[in-house]
Amino acid sequence: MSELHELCYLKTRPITKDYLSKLQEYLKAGIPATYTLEEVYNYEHNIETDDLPSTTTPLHLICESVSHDFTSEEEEVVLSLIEELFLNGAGWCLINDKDETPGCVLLRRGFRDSKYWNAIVEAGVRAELLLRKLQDPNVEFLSDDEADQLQENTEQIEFSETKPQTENAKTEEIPELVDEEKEAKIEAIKKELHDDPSNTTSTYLNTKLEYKDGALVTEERGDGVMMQWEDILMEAGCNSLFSSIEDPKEIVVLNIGFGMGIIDTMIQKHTPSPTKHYISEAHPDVLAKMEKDGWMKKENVVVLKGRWQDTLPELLGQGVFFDGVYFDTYSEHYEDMLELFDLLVGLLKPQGTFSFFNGLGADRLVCYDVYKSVVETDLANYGLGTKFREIEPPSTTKMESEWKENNIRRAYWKCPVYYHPEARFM
Ligand SMILES: C[S@@+](CC[C@H](N)C(=O)[O-])C[C@H]1O[C@@H](n2cnc3c(N)ncnc32)[C@H](O)[C@@H]1O
Repeated sequence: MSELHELCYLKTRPITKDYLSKLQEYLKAGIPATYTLEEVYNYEHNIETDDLPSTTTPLHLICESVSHDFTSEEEEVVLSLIEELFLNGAGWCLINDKDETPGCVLLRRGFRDSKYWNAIVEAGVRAELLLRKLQDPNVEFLSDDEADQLQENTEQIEFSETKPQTENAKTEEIPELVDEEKEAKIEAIKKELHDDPSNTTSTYLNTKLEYKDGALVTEERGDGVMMQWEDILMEAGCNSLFSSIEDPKEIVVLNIGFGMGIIDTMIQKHTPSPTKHYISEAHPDVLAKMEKDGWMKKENVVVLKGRWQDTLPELLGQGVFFDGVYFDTYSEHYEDMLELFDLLVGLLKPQGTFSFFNGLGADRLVCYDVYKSVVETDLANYGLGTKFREIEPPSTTKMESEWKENNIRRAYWKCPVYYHPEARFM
């Protein structure tokens, strides 16, 4: 056990500012804020590896050690420890040996919505927004020459630091071998992601689908594209589409992603009914099902066949504006939704409402909270204010029985709450 970790167990009460001074001392001495218990173990047992089975960081230990009976002064000190760790590069979503992020530890210990929880969520939002900026190809940090120079220098530093001190020429090849191994691993992961219909749209659109009683799944792998349990969420989505109608005699709505047609069926049954009900759908099997079920012939329905990225821009020049837009696609990523926002501002009537299936980060509550805030920030950049209503999703037992009945490969919902979003121009 390192002294840094020892400190983070918060054993000595009261928790005073001495804790912060000690922490700053360790960090200044060069101990990383992400130093893990697993690294300590490997160090103490002479194990040399970069591959850690888990990453139990000082932040995990603090979250495991905070107590409900801390005084407000103690609470403030703990918050300053958390802040100090974040300032020094602590990760908000690293995973310990119980598959928990620091936020998950707080949740298990009954600290949801505490100041500690909020500090972690805020750090998560900052990290996600910063990461996006760093990945933005338009952000220029260095000229190519500077970058090459930097990379050369970094490689030299890395090499000289990792080079074994007493070895012969052959062992000097190890770093290269390791690099090759790493590259092969990365390539294998890239291929796996590309072949995964739930991750890559082009793969998904070429994947055979199967309609079951209560689900739409990929035929071969059993990925759940849509499930009946979501009807309660679709009902909220349908109501949002009609929540800010301009003229009840001229209601125009758009649903992106037909799936099982749950929300579209609700839209058709809604009173007042839509004058025009646009549906955007890209998958050939779903379009075939829509054809079979008569959707193409419905008087007030316009089916936009193809990816919304290709069909929606055409509407911009046609003077079509919507009272409500709902977005629920499959295999797309957050960046796709950001692309949609560019079109949305041109398609939504000034008083119109935008809503979407909010599954962003929904496999952990802390990630779900982080993404709730990230999407709110992104929509605000487009002049849209977002309100979230909490809905209790069906019980885990009901969901689990649906996953089982339909042989669904992986549960895609694990949160005790659903944040139903409604965004309108501010
Ligand atoms: C989760 S389902 C939608 C379920 C729907 N909300 C319901 O109530 O049944 C997602 C749908 O989006 C479609 N989709 C995926 N990517 C698309 C894209 N780029 N453009 C249009 N539709 C897309 C899928 O084929 C699928 O039918």
